[in-house]
Amino acid sequence: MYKVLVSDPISDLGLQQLTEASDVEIVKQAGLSEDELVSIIGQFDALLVRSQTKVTRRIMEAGTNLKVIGRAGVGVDNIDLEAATSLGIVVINAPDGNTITTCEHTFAMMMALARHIPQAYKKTVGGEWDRKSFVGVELRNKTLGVLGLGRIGSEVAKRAIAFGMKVLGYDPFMTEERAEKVGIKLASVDEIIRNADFMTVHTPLTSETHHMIAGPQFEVMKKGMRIVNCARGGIIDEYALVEAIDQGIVHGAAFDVFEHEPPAEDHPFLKHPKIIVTPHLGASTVEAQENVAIDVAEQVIHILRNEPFKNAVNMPPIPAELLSKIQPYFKLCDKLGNALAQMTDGPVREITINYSGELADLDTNPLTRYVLKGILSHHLGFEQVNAVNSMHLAKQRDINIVVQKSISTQGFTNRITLSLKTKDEERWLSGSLLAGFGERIVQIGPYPVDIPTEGHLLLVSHMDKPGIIGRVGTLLGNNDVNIATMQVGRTDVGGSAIMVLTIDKQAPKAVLEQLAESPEIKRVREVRLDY
Ligand SMILES: NC(=O)C1=CN([C@@H]2O[C@H](COP(=O)(O)OP(=O)(O)OC[C@H]3O[C@@H](n4cnc5c(N)ncnc54)[C@H](O)[C@@H]3O)[C@@H](O)[C@H]2O)C=CC1
Ligand SMILES: O=C(O)C(=O)COP(=O)(O)O
Repeated sequence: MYKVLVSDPISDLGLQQLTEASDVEIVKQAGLSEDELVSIIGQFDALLVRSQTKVTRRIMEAGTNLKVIGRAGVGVDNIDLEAATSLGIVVINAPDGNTITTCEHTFAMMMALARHIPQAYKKTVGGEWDRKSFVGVELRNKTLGVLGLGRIGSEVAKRAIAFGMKVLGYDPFMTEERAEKVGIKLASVDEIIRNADFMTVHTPLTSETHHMIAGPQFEVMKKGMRIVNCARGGIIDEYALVEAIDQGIVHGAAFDVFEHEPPAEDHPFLKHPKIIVTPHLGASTVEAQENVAIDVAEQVIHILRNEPFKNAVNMPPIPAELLSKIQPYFKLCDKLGNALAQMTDGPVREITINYSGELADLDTNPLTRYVLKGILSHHLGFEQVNAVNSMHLAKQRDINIVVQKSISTQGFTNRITLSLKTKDEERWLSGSLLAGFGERIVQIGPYPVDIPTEGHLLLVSHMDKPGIIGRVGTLLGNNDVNIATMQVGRTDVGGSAIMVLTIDKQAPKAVLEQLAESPEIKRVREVRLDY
């Protein structure tokens, strides 16, 4: 049974897939402190949050069973991603479900700002009939500057154009062609702050975007600008903004987000007549909350059940088309890596992976993560390593990773060859995914073999001499170890050979030692692939 903790308010309807799953138990407990989370997180396999729960390294380290953190929304700045990656915890988000809702909130804020709606409401319900103080401006023919033209920024731009606004946009990843299609004129941040009448920000909060609008930008800003922030507190310097409003540079501002949420009682925005605020409501509609909860629930289930998933924030995305081609190889890569690690002694120094045949033209990065997972989990334990942190762990250990591609497959349609160099030795093997037969090891060192990647294997390197095979069989049989299959590979008659046996259960250590004592037997190695 998988246990899932929901620590922020998330739509019940959206979580239905999880609540109805027979292998999932959900616990809902919002408003927990860090200490409280630390004390209970150890029982859970998954944690679902919105923006309120701050998921710190301390919480993750205490989450010894934690496999996935699901963010029902876009921003993951409340989750320590580096810690999650190093601990092998998958972080997923739901980036599409609240785009329109947040875009509409941005527009509502922009219009409220243009027409002083909150201020006018306050006076009217207070008994005053003040029409003079609240003369607004039209959006039509005004210039809107949009910083960040991702999902939300682009939707805001489209609606602004429908309102008759001219849109200037800045986003390092937006091309001229795509901007032109929407009707956005690309400009620099400097051009935008010097020319826009309204400006709205839609970037994530990063070290680059932190205070991207601050003192120096206000100094050269077009006088009378109105500014909206429905993205993240901290993109605009709050104190510099108040100063710019008080100096008459900025006409007014509408903020849904704060550098610290909730803001302190004496935060200058809260009493300022020209600043309107909402309590991080951008994503708060019935529709968006259902959408994001459905997305997150679906992915969390996949991850818990070890099925493929999308939108991992701490793992590069795999396009759907590529995923369908390479996903069948995930298990093969993992098992090959693990088998090779079990065959090789000493601390790992270098891993060379050769992808050939139909794999040679594909982006094989995700496969490399599974190879590394297989190798490193032998050394670090299965609980510690997964496809999210395997690359990170390898780099942390200064393991050199060499990836090669080649066309030649020696008769196979696909072939993956791994070579593992340790401080003491170098060994290699190849595997292939055979249509109708599944994952196979097809070569161990110089010896061609054909072994399924499962169960218990016994590898016996020996001299190619009569009698040895019989001796091995007798010894195993006398010790109640049943041989399921046996293959022998040799380089040349009378030379080196390898015997690969699949056995039904683990062979006793004493039997392996006894085998190794035989002068014609050079090495005996048991490889377990039954995980
Ligand atoms: N107020 C609320 O309740 C909500 C807030 N958000 C926030 O809105 C923001 C935007 O969300 P989406 O559009 O879904 O994200 P997105 O990832 O689709 O778009 C962000 C864009 O910002 C751009 N960007 C990054 N650095 C930049 C820089 N230095 N200058 C200009 N552009 C830069 C990126 O290239 C990207 O295109 C995020 O911060 C998200 O957390 C999202 C949903 C609800
Ligand atoms: O999705 C986002 O980035 C948001 O900011 C929404 O936050 P929330 O889920 O409403 O706490």
